[in-house]
Amino acid sequence: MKNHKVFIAKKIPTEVEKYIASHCEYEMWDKDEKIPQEILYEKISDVDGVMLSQVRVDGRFFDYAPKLKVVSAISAGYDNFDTKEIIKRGILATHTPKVLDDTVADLVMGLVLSTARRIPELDRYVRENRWKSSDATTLFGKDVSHAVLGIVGMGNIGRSVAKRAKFGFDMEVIYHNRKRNAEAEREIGAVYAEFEELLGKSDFVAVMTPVNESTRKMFNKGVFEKMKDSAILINASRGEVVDEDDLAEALTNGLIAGAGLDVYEKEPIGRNNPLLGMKNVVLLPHIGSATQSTRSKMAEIAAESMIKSLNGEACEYLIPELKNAKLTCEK
Ligand SMILES: NC(=O)c1ccc[n+]([C@@H]2O[C@H](COP(=O)([O-])OP(=O)(O)OC[C@H]3O[C@@H](n4cnc5c(N)ncnc54)[C@H](O)[C@@H]3O)[C@@H](O)[C@H]2O)c1
Ligand SMILES: O=C(O)[C@H](O)CO
Repeated sequence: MKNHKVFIAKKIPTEVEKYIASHCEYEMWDKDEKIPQEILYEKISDVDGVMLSQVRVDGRFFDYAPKLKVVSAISAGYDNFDTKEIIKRGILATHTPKVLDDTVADLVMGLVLSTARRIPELDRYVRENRWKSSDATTLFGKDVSHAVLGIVGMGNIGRSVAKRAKFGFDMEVIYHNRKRNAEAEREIGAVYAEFEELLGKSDFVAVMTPVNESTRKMFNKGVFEKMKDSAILINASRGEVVDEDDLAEALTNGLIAGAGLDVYEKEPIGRNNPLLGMKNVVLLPHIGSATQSTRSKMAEIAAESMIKSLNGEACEYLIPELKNAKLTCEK
């Protein structure tokens, strides 16, 4: 007889499912589409643990899950967690940072290159049989090598982006963060800058902060006005960090030159979003960590964290707010 019952709210690799099956009684939502909220609430009514991604976990969620002890996010970001409510209810909460840093940083550089050299736009140009001459100045882009990259949010992923920019493209890397990052300064030569200074100097501004009270709509009209009019904004953090209406206006009015986005205020993006009609914007469907291998490792870590927490064993992936509150998984 297995001690714990858990619900997995998202399809995970078979190996990880087998691992969970060997420890717990479980049920899994195995469809590609997102689990409807009413089914989720029904499924969590008698479970001790839940594994999920991009689902709001708040007081209402916990009211539907009276036995819940552990909630395990299959993601690095956990802005979907109401952390105050989690602490108040004494629930353990885990996430999956670090394992995805290289994968997300690769995509960020992909956005830098594809916006600067207009790769998706010019791919369409070739397919549509509009190619007349390779020398046309209308096909020109911007150099990435040797340009200035300003990283806002020099955490785990920010540092991986900085490494690629510095050692792969010889870019000058400056950064702004809540705290100085000594490792990024020492190992990569990244130079700290105040926010406004970074905006004024950068050819590319890459946002890699979480969304929180200090970053929600941090990138707005006032900020775009302080960026170079030749600059490109890259956002693979969370859509809410950027005011999308202001961004669309800034791109239309030439306050900035382009944007490469993996994340949006509303996901999937609304059909009437003006960004869809702009050719100086590259749009991706929130695929920062989406490789088979990285998503498998994220599911593995989330499953191990959930089971360790349920068994009262040490778990290194508790969210920082619980660590700061000196909470541990160990009984
Ligand atoms: N596109 C994707 O698929 C994808 C994948 C993984 C993570 N993410 C997002 O990226 C975010 C960053 O991930 P991470 O693992 O690097 O997190 P992290 O915690 O290691 O780094 C975030 C950094 O942002 C800094 N920060 C926070 N508020 C700030 C502010 N107001 N001004 C300046 N800096 C601030 C923090 O001090 C920290 O150094 C996640 O929270 C998540 O939202 C997106
Ligand atoms: O935060 C993350 O890990 C990504 O956005 C995937 O959800």
